[in-house]
Amino acid sequence: MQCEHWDRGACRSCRYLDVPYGEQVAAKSETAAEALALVPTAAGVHWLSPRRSAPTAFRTSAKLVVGGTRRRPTLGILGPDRRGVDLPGCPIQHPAINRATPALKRFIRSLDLIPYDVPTKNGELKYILLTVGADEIILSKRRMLPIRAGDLDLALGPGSFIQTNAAVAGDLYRQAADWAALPLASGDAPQTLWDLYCGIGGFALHAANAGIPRVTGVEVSERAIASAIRSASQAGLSRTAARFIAADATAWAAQQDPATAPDVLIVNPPRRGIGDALAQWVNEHAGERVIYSSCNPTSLARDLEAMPAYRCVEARLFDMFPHTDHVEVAVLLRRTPS
Ligand SMILES: C[S@@+](CC[C@H](N)C(=O)[O-])C[C@H]1O[C@@H](n2cnc3c(N)ncnc32)[C@H](O)[C@@H]1O
Repeated sequence: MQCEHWDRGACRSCRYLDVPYGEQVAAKSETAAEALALVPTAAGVHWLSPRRSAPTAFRTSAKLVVGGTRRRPTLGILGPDRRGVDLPGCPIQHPAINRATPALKRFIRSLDLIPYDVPTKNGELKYILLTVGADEIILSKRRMLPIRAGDLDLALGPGSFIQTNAAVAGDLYRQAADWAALPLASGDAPQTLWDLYCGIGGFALHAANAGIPRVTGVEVSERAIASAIRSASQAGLSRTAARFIAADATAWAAQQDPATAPDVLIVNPPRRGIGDALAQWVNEHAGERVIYSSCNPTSLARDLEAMPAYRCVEARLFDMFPHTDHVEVAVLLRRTPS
């Protein structure tokens, strides 16, 4: 990939830009496999072929640092001197983001906003969060932006987590829905699914779309839950077919009657993983199948070790962020018959 900002030494965010993309994917696959190799219940796991990303224009969501001056604002990253670096035409960003930045600079100028200066801790505007929607809407008054994720349009409100690479995230949701919808050992179709750390509901809504009759999403951000409820209603799902609850995932699970544990559990926690308490709850009470999507192979391996009742059957790398160390892995776990 050719990048003028890299060539002039202004940006080093894509630290593996000089490494051919195939080699990057191979290195990430090795990192993920090494982490799982340490877990006895993951021995012999079958790795599906990695979901590669487009090496350019993949970034559909970006947090741009605002720097520069009132008359000449910059939009990009923070440089080594902790001042803003302008990155017009950044090749990993979706073209819609690059098209929007000149208009945003004009907007900052027209409002006479002072870009935040980190070294002196002065200024009014620090970041701009940009997400590419299904339609291109710049500075709309609308409270929800429709975004395409996999097979569905999801509503995105302010302050909610969104995967940075919509194309790869869409395939992650599809993969999880395919795993979720597989027949149970009894031959019956799964009837219930929980999506813990559901964000705006991408996993749960894809599972509902794949035919699971009752899905429940749990997420700590009330604003993300409002988005998920809106998307479920737009998809024509009743509150019984898809319910979304704002709560801490561990506390919520602990309050549930273990007899109501779902056929399929999906977890997609932040980098720290699900932690010992939830892993222990899952190990004791969750149903036949667990799908764990992780952005940190180290915490994934630690959590799997804490769930010895489950065997890791299949795994797949999803390359959300080319040219970086970022590794997203999804694994399918099956309860070992006791
Ligand atoms: C990696 S994101 C995944 C979001 C979603 N599954 C998706 O694909 O967009 C992790 C999510 O966990 C949420 N979260 C963080 N701590 C939580 C907690 N203690 N309980 C429930 N959700 C939490 C965050 O707000 C965030 O939306």
